[in-house]
Amino acid sequence: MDAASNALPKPDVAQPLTMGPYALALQGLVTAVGRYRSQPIALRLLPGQTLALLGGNGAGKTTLLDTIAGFLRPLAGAVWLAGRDCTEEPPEKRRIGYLLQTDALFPHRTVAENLQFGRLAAENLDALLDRFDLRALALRRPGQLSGGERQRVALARALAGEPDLVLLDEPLSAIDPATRPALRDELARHLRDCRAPSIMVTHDPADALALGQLVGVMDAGELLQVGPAADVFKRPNRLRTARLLGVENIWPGIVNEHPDETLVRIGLSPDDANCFVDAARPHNGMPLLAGMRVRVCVRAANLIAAPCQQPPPAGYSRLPIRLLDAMPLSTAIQLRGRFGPNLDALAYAPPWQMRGWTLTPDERLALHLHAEDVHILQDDDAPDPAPPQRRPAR
Ligand SMILES: Nc1ncnc2c1ncn2[C@@H]1O[C@H](COP(=O)(O)OP(=O)(O)OP(=O)(O)O)[C@@H](O)[C@H]1O
Repeated sequence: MDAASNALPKPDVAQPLTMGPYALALQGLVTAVGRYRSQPIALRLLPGQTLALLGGNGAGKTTLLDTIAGFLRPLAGAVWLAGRDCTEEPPEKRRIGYLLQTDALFPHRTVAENLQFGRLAAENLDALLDRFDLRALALRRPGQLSGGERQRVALARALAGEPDLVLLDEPLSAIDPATRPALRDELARHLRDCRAPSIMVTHDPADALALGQLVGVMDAGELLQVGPAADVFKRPNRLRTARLLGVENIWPGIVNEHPDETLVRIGLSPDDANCFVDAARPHNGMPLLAGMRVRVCVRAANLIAAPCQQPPPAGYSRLPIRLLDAMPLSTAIQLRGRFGPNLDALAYAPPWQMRGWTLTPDERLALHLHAEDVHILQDDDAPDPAPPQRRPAR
């Protein structure tokens, strides 16, 4: 499913919505709080589907969750949930499990008492304690729990009693790095078992990729892109989206002609740095015309470090770089290099590959890049001083 098929055709709130198989549909929803206003938001989710919502600070993510939950009134549009228009319903009638940004547990009540608030009537407390592995903690108060345990209680409360929709606002943000992977796996398992759709707000692209079947990117009140997680990460639709998704390398380039039918060459610098992209692959519907100024998006993990003189395998481009620095990260070595007069490249190399390499500044290396891993976007940042020649690149 791509963004276009996920977005509703037209926000026409006068018409009742046919939800088809969808469990949640937002129809031209304009959210507002204080002076903030969103663009109309259209979205639909299947039962059990998780949307991970990424975006910068103040993008409007929490406001969207609060509006869906009924704590804020929308300025326009509708929220359809489990086959009904619930736009005018108060929060308590909506059957939504909401894990707030702060866990919002009652500090003077035990875990068991905290879980007994809300929709638990539909579910046995014992079963819930077992399902979330909370039996040993049932009589403790929130102040006697670790951050990870508190978050598990808050999650149990949000998922209790079979809600029609689950909203999670940064469920892993307060969790320390050691506990985080286990809690993320646990969250993934609970969301997989849940029949309701869910929307999870996160700032972490890794969490979004791990937990969302769909990923949405919000910025300044606008839902810029929604689609299957792998597609959104591989093919962001705009420069703003690419930046919010943390694409490490965004280079200016110019489309060149190329004699090959299958590849298009993109010039990256006035000298000799080029990369190739698939001619057949659509780049957001944009034809790659010779002379066109574009932005070239490349993930650091897709750049492969190689000895300077080693020829690249078929289908790969070669970028000769001068190493600026090398920094060990937890799972990779980060290489920062320069090619052309002033273009920087960031690459993540597996530590085993770098064993025995000289990684001192000014070392000459090459970065190999497969055409499949190059994504081209329109250069919408700066006015284009050179009008493109309307001649297709072959
Ligand atoms: N109670 C409020 N009164 C007035 N303005 C508010 C209020 N809550 C949020 N805003 C404003 O609304 C806009 C959207 O805020 P929101 O909290 O939805 O963003 P967000 O994407 O969740 O951000 P973050 O990632 O920082 O939590 C921001 O400009 C914020 O300053």
